[in-house]
Amino acid sequence: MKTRGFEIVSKYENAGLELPVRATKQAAGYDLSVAEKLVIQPGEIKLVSTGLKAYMQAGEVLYLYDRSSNPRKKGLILINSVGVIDGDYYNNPSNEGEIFAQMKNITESEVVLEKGERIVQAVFMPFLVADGDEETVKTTRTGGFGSTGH
Ligand SMILES: O=c1ccn([C@H]2C[C@H](O)[C@@H](COP(=O)(O)OP(=O)(O)OP(=O)(O)O)O2)c(=O)[nH]1
Ligand SMILES: [Mg+2]
Repeated sequence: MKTRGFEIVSKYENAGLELPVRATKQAAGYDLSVAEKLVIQPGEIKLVSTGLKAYMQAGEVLYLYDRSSNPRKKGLILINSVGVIDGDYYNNPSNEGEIFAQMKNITESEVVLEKGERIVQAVFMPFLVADGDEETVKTTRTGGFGSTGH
């Protein structure tokens, strides 16, 4: 039975990517890696492809957290602080639900990210809803990064 997990998006199906794993027995996060080499210029913000999508149960969410080593070792920060990957982002018609890490180069030099380098950690969590939530009208997710409006 499939409960929650990661899959490789079709765009990268023949790219030899590996599914994420937890580095240690008690690690909360699955380390996500860079799907293809890219360069981030000083001060620039780029969406880093992970080549992955995540499926999960209703009432669950996947959070992307920065790696604590990124600012000092790579000169990069996860600029949106925490990435919220909604369950209904999976297989959306616009980008199949590919997870991106939105990274900013905080140095004065180019930062090179090699394919396979770990970039962010992803933690599955349950979430709660407020009273009256089932009465509100909700749209179907068709993409990410502003797809639901402004
Ligand atoms: O770091 C992130 C944050 C979000 N997403 C994807 C998954 C998420 O389900 C979707 C929407 O994210 P969010 O709701 O945070 O962005 P928004 O600006 O509100 O866009 P939308 O209008 O599409 O909800 O974008 C990522 O891939 N990486
Ligand atoms: Mg949103």
